[in-house]
Amino acid sequence: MEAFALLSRGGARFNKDRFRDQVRLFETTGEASTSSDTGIGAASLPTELDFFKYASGSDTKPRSTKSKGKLPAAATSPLLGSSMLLEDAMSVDEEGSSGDESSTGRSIHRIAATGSRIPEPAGDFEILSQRYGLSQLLLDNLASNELSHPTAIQCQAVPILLEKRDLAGISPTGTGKTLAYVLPMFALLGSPLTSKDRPEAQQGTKEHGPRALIVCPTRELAGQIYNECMKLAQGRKWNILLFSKGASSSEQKKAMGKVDIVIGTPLRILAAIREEAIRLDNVRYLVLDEADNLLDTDFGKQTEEVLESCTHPDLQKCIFSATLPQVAERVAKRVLVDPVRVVVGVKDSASLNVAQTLTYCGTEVGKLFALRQLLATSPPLPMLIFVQSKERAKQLYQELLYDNLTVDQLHSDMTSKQRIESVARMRRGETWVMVCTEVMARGMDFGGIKGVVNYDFPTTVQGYVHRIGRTGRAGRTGVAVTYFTDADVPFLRPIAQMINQTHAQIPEWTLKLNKARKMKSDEKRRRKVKRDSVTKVAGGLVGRRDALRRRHGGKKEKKLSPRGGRNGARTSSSAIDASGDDGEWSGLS
Ligand SMILES: Nc1ncnc2c1ncn2[C@@H]1O[C@H](COP(=O)(O)OP(=O)(O)OP(=O)(O)O)[C@@H](O)[C@H]1O
Repeated sequence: MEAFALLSRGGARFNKDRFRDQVRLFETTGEASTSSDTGIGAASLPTELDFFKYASGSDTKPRSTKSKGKLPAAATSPLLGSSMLLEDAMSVDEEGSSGDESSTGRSIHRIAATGSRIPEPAGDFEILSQRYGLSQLLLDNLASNELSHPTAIQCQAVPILLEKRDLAGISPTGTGKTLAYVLPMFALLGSPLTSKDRPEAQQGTKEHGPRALIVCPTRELAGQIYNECMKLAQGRKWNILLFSKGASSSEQKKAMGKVDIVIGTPLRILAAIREEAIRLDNVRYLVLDEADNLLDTDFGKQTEEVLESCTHPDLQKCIFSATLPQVAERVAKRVLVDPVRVVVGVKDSASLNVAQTLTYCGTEVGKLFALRQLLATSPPLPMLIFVQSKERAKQLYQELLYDNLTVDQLHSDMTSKQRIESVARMRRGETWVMVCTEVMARGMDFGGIKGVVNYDFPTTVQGYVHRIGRTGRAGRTGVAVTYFTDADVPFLRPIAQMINQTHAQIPEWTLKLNKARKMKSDEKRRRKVKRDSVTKVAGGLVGRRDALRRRHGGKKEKKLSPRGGRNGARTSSSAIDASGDDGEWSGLS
């Protein structure tokens, strides 16, 4: 199958001429060969799934995480990704127990797995089928959705889950974690509850309530997971319920009946439990997606209550995320029984397909200048712009409305209908710039997003990793631009260090900052930096008049000039120019 078609599946419809360079990158040169029973060999990894360029003949020897030097330039090219950093995954974990390096499949995929009796990874869906008897219908559904080879996390996580083990799966953003838990879920459920070929149905046993439950932090993500489930559900009458605020109550009433899978946010599920609209005692397969977010203080209590309601003796649990800080790891350890822990690449690291820049803007005024400059010159479109609150999202959206771009917004002050429509417009390619809050930071998969702008600096490394992970997905490349002001300095150091690791030019002094007072991670996350409102900043200095003049073809402001000094923006990398594509955006499917 054509590699490019594979990568655009479920994401962007690319204009091949416009993205000629990227197309060339994903073109396969040879047929994959599978010689071992794992189906994995250095030569066998198809280029289009070689998200980390494993198969490019790189050295696979483990490297200690303790080496703190920068990566070689070649290893951090935004187009080529890296093989170097990912070797760290094979190293020793926090507790000192070493990752299982015995498997060739694991070392080729840069997978570190810890736990007892870890099954071999499977580099091919056919091999999974031979080993675990995946149904032909599931294989056909994978093929019809152009999913021909498993990604690294899928190679390892699917066998573990099919062996009914608990699992903590950590893999970078955009590497296919959803399918890693959805595929075994369907295989383990076997057939829909309503199906007559189920042994229970033949014995006349009555079953009520969902057998599988997927919990995730936002309704947008729940909707996206629902769509992913529907891809594998084709051909059978699976009863899958989306349990979120946007879903109709008549739909949700079905949860007490013959339902196979429920997908929802902790709050909605908990509300339904309290209203006796759902019972979870029949759940045997439980997934926490974006687990660190679900297990932290925002959702932690609700998630634990949901977990307590899943009382089936055969309950199998798995948690997935691109990041799992130690606090969440500790909770996960308590929750999971004899789990296998799988790390693909380096835990808590940003996607290597994203070219990152860090720009000092001095003040909020400088920041608005910098953004307008970016939008007026070579913006990586379509893009997401992250701000720290819904108020600021509304303000910045209002400001950008006057620019020559299709702008949209998404935040929690919008109704469910508005949020659904906003996501749909983005998927259809009608939106070039979306101003959003953290609501969009986790899990959302708009395959064709070219750029992410951190307009307001994120307060945690995890927040940064997830935000910029909205681009550079499924092997594509992307650009992440991060602005900061003097007010962001307490949060700067770890994120500056992370960006510095990728060879981006960053202001030197950001690396020399003293360690800030140690804040608990939830304190960091909750702490909102006090900022002048966007409206005030724009009205005073860089307001609508300039933007309107530009929009109406006025000669003066084709390109806003940076102010310099403390109020001006100094962009510290040229990576933006490298990947900003001009021309027409042909839309997301
Ligand atoms: N085996 C595969 N082959 C090709 N594409 C795949 C495969 N598995 C998943 N994808 C695609 O990769 C993209 C990213 O997948 P997904 O959203 O599951 O990533 P993720 O790891 O969960 O990311 P995040 O950490 O941001 O939640 C999706 O468009 C998905 O359809």
